[in-house]
Amino acid sequence: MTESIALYSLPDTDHFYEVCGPAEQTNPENVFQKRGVVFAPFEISDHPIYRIPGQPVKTTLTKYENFNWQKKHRPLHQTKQSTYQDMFHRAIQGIEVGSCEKIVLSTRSADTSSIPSLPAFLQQLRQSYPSAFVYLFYIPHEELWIGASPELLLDTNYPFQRTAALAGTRKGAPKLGDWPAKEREEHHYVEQYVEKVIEGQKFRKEGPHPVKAGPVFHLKTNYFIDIEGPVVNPFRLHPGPALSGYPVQAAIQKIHEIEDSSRHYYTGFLGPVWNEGNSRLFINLRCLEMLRDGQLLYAGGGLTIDSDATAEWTEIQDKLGTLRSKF
Ligand SMILES: C=C(O[C@H]1C=CC=C(C(=O)O)[C@@H]1O)C(=O)O
Repeated sequence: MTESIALYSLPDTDHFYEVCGPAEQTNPENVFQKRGVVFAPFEISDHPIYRIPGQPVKTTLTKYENFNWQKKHRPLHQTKQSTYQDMFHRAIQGIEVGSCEKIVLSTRSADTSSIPSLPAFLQQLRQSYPSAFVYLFYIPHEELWIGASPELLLDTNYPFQRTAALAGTRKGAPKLGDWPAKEREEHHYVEQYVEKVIEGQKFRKEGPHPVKAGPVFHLKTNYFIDIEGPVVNPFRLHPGPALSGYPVQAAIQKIHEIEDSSRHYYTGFLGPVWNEGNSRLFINLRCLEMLRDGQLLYAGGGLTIDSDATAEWTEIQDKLGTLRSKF
């Protein structure tokens, strides 16, 4: 079989859906045009937006037990702690001179251990992270990504749309009072951004409140938007300050200058479009890319003037543990 495959399981469910067939490329205006599973990069100028068209059907993962996944060859380039420290200082300098108020810096971590069974790995992620969107996206010889995303980008279910501001990370912080000003500020940039995008629409806001995402907690605010005019396009929200920084365009420019390699589909988004009248798109976080020589795990975090390099590195290692601990 040389077809592309998307396998996914929605938050708070226990079953997987699949869509198989030839993947096609699409553009931001046409994301909602056709049923299927969409897979978009962090930056559309660098990588295509893919869609595997079709009606998702419930599936059992066991049929993929002996599947021969065709992986791409690319060097497993990883970010050393010393490189991160250098990147961190360049980002803080950018904040000090006023280029940005917040920059999200990300790293790659290489792992050469074998994951003997991808279906078992997906099942393990499903059981361990009940509120995550768990997925595998595969284009033979091109892309093979797996993740357990805690972050909704946009849920479109006529006559409502739902989005969320998710940012700020702490271990063991289940109450709002556990969150210091730095994290609250980091999260507030994302709220401001979302509220600007949906300005003029009727919406209800709920939060912020802490939510658990594997080994860490995040601050989350939910937005419920009435669809009275045209639906909000996901590219108006993406890539927001939780993934880039603030202001968004200046932060993306800094990421280009500072990060040690491309993000590819990490901090992009993906999900089913028009399955049973509903489109649910999630940010591609807590994910890994499988390559011929091993896997690259991606994670990052938001920096503001008050950030500390060692604490940020530790936070990234905690996030990387979400997937690594389940191999
Ligand atoms: C960029 C990532 O997380 C984002 C989402 C939640 C919390 C974040 C933070 O605390 O920095 C990030 O904005 C990542 O996990 O790789």
